[in-house]
Amino acid sequence: MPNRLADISHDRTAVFLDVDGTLLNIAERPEGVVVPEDLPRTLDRLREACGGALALVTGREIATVDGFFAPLRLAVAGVHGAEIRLADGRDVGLPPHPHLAEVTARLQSFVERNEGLILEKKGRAVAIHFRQVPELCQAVENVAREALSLADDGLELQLGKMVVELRPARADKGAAIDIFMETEPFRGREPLFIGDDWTDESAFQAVNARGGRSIRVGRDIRPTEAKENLPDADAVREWLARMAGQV
Ligand SMILES: O=P(O)(O)OC[C@H]1O[C@H](O[C@H]2O[C@H](CO)[C@@H](O)[C@H](O)[C@H]2O)[C@H](O)[C@@H](O)[C@@H]1O
Repeated sequence: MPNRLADISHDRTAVFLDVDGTLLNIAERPEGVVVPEDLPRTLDRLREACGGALALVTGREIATVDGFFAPLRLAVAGVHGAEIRLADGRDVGLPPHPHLAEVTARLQSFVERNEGLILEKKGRAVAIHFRQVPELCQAVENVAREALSLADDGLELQLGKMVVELRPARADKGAAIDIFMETEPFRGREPLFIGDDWTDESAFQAVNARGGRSIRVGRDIRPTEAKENLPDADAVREWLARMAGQV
């Protein structure tokens, strides 16, 4: 896959961007990420150049993303598509799963018994991070699968980079992109999505199905639906800055 990406046509493209590992370098802990100073400006300029058709599609909560890029408030699909804020500000996300509190309590007690694990509560989903204790990977997945039985099929397992999450079964990033593409100012444009993780595969499929561009970040050899590649988040930011007319 070539590393030099073709430019976009600003008046025809809808830009969708993952956050962790794509816009931001991976950090040791979820709250440890560093937002480069000029990134909000790049995103804002690119959004303007594309007639407003730019959205973030992330596993993070929308409130967290708003904090990262403040004062910018972009269109965002948060929590893998369980939360959606459209470009006009309307919220069309899913309600929280009724058994999420129970599931979270089960995971919390496991995390409290295993030093190094981090529990991340995300309103409509819950995650256990094991980056500090990678040897617990399988144990974490096992306890998450067991906790799923409390949720009557309403939640699904989402594997990610050193993380296991339980998210609403009806939410995925591909479905979120389909929702954006039925609304202004995305409608009628060619979607482009950049992502780096397993949760991004449904988004790659969604943009491919619409004849758009799917770009995977990273050098790993895991199979992917993406058709283009960038080596790392630095290269993503550099390319976006160029597309925003800043370099
Ligand atoms: O869909 P994304 O925007 O890529 O979000 C995926 C998850 O990202 C965060 O976790 C990951 O990044 C952390 C910070 O770099 C890292 O410490 C962790 O190991 C990664 O899994 C976030 O905390 C999750 O909620 C997102 O779902």
